[in-house]
Amino acid sequence: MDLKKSVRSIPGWPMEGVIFRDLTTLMLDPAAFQKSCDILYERYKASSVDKIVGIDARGFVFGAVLAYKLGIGFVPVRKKGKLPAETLEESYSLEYGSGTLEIHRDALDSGEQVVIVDDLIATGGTAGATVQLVNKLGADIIECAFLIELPDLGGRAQLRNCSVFAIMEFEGE
Ligand SMILES: O=P(O)(O)OC[C@H]1O[C@H](OP(=O)(O)OP(=O)(O)O)[C@H](O)[C@@H]1O
Ligand SMILES: Nc1ncnc2[nH]cnc12
Repeated sequence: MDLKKSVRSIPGWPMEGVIFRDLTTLMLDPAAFQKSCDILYERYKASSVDKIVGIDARGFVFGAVLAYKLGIGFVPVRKKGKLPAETLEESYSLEYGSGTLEIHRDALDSGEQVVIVDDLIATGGTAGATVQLVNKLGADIIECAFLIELPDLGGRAQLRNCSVFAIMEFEGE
């Protein structure tokens, strides 16, 4: 199955110059959705992962499925102002904007092994901020995992000390 065919591309959204890679079409296709989740599960099932860290909002979909399949806990990294208990925060910029992410201070213990999951890496700003938050809590990052990487935007450079895995790549076609 060619998973790339189940991703919808929308030029000029949310702004001129961006080709938006829309995964809602992949999620609507049960075979493609299962296949994506299975690829992630197969990759980490033999690793000693303690927790999955998922990034707001689309990283929650795939990260939560992976945590369920691995039988481990899920930690949401959320856009500022959504987490109710004490948090750490980190600001970032992305392909079409900027923001601040937060994590609960008690979500990870020092030395825990985590996999960070998001749907897509573009400039790497969002994932880079998440890596900073996880590092501040003293947890170790096994890998950052994405469904899609946009290599033209160089996001891996923001994650220099982390292993990066992406199921699919989209160049500026
Ligand atoms: O590599 P970057 O340039 O940082 O871009 C990648 C981020 O952009 C999208 O999220 P968005 O902020 O649009 O939020 P959403 O998941 O809530 O739609 C995507 O889900 C990643 O989190
Ligand atoms: N081109 C893109 N498509 C979907 N999500 C994104 N997040 C940042 N850039 C994106």
